[in-house]
Amino acid sequence: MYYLTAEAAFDAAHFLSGYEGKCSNIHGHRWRVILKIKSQNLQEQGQERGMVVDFGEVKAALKKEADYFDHTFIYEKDSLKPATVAALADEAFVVRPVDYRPTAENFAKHFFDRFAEHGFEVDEVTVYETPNNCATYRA
Ligand SMILES: Nc1nc2c(c(=O)[nH]1)N=C([C@H](O)[C@H](O)COP(=O)(O)OP(=O)(O)OP(=O)(O)O)CN2
Ligand SMILES: [Zn+2]
Repeated sequence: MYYLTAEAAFDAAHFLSGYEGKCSNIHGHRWRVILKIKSQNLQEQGQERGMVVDFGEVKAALKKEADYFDHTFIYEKDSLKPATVAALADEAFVVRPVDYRPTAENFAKHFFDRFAEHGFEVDEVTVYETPNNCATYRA
């Protein structure tokens, strides 16, 4: 089995709704997203001969997915008052409502699914929320 690993990062703000402690307040992280792709075989012809997939293609997908969240405010849908959401929009802040509590675990699953949609055979995705803490999702 062959494995490729590539990484991207994004800076954003979030908070954990219903959390008892400092993470219930808005705060920021530099999230690191580490994608591991697997393949039983290498390509046999053309530009990608001898490769699982061109690193350039992996890098482009990582950048697209990370850029979606970069310098935004990520919040779980229905965790803010409609008036707050409206006020953020009125200020033209870029917000990213998500269907899940924005934890490292849920981001790992989110990115796993997104990269699978890009057509990669994803082995696992690891998301670092702080330099010392990460979560990994594997199918
Ligand atoms: N299993 C998880 N636990 C926690 C998550 C998570 O995603 N998965 N997230 C948080 C918060 O987002 C929080 O920001 C993390 O804070 P903390 O662990 O305190 O990290 P710090 O680096 O800020 O810690 P310091 O010791 O204050 O430097 C909480 N838990
Ligand atoms: Zn946090």
